[in-house]
Formats: sequence, structure tokens, C-alpha cells
Amino acid sequence: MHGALSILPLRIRGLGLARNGRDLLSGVSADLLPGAPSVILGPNGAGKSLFLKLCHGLIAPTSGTIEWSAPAARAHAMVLQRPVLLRRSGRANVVHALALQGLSSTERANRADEVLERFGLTSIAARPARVLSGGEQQRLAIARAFALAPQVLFLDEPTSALDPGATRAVEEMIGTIAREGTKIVMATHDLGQARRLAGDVLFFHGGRLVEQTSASAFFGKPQTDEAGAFLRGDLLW
Ligand SMILES: Nc1ncnc2c1ncn2[C@@H]1O[C@H](COP(=O)(O)OP(=O)(O)OP(=O)(O)O)[C@@H](O)[C@H]1O
Repeated sequence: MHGALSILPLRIRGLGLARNGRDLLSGVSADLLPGAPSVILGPNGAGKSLFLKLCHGLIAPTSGTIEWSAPAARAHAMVLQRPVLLRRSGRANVVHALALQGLSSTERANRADEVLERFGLTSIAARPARVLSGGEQQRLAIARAFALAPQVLFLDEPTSALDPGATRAVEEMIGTIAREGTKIVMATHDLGQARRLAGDVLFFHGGRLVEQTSASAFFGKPQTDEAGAFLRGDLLW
């Protein structure tokens, strides 16, 4: 699917972000490798969203480095926790994103239709995106990002506001995208979801990366007291 050089691994070293004299993230070093989804876990305020935004380049770090293995412009995409959809139809949202990538109008139309059909979104394609349900909006936003054929897709709590049925639909979509070779890096509060999807886990607490390990090791035998407390529901902040 991806003819270009692989942009992975992503090497993150000593990453820090300070605002108003406060360290929001500090000393984060990690490698993101190809393979099953990397899931970012941690309590509220741990720095999960900031980490994703730094990796995607939406904000610049105060310290440290983020190095892709190959030129990565346009090779990674991100869906925000509350996706921003344009005031036009679902299909037009996808077509617009493809236009920004320079595809011809025929290519845009074909790719948009293919992706919408692929994810069972044809029935909502003609409806105004902004009046779709939360679950439909989230699926549309993920489809729009996927249409750009990213090598890496960052997702920030994609199911945080969704009911169980919509959550399942989004998870199925994520599973399909991952199996097709796009690396998913996602934050979630849903531990069941993390167990279902994660290849490895990055556990954040207080702006620090406390553990990065395989999902089976993390859920089977967390290495730190903080991760253990988090999994028991005892770590609030
Ligand atoms: N632009 C900003 N300026 C100052 N502080 C910020 C800014 N953005 C985030 N923060 C703070 O940084 C910390 C980490 O925020 P972040 O959104 O990454 O947490 P999170 O782990 O995603 O939390 P949640 O699970 O609640 O979404 C929080 O204390 C937040 O208030």
C-alpha cells in the first residue's frame, strides 16, 4: 500500500514541553515501531494528548527530538478527540482533504467513494457532516484521515464520547486500518479497548513516560507501582 520509504521507527528522545514555567511533559524517550497499535494510557492530565500532538507536529517541543526514519511530510495523519468537520457533506469532507493533497478531481472522487464504501459510510455520505451522530462523525473523521493513505495515524481518544455500539464500530475500523499496514498510535481511557487493540502500551503519568512495554506484559505484570495502581483504578492523577 505504501510505496514510499517507511517513516518508522519514530525515535523520540528527551522530549519535553513547558508552558508558563510548568513542565507538562519531560524526558520522554520512546521508539514507535511498525506493527500492532501503540496505545497511550494514563490518568487525566498525564500528557497523552500533548504527546500525540508533539509527535504529529501540531506543537513544537521545548526540548528533545522527534525523528522519523524518512521524510515524513504527509505520511502521518491525526484525528483529534473532537474532530473538526467542515460544514459540508460527509463525502465532501473526504474529497476536500484529498484535494489538499493535490489529487485530481477524478482521483478524489474515486478514492472518497472507495473509502466511504469500505467503512460502511456510503449511507451518510450525502448528509451534512456536522449533523451526524458523534459515532458517525468519528468514523467519518477516521475515514477522511485514512483516505490520505498515511503510514502512521494518530488517534486521540477516538471513542471517548461514544456508546458501546459506536465504540465497537470505531474499533473494527481501527483494526482494519492496522491490519492493512497503517501504524496506529492512539490514546484511550478504555482499558478493555487497550487490551483488544494494543500491541504495546506507553503509560504516562505526570508528564513522564513511566512504562513502554508489550500489551501482554503491561496488563499481565506492570513493572511500576504507578501502572499497577492505574490498572486497579487507584491512580487518579
Ligand atoms: N496549551 C496548554 N497550556 C498550558 N497547559 C496545557 C496546555 N495543554 C495542555 N495543558 C496541560 O497539560 C497537561 C497534560 O494535558 P493533556 O491534554 O496532554 O492530558 P491527557 O493525558 O490527554 O488528559 P485527558 O485524559 O484528561 O485528556 C494537563 O495538566 C493540561 O492542563
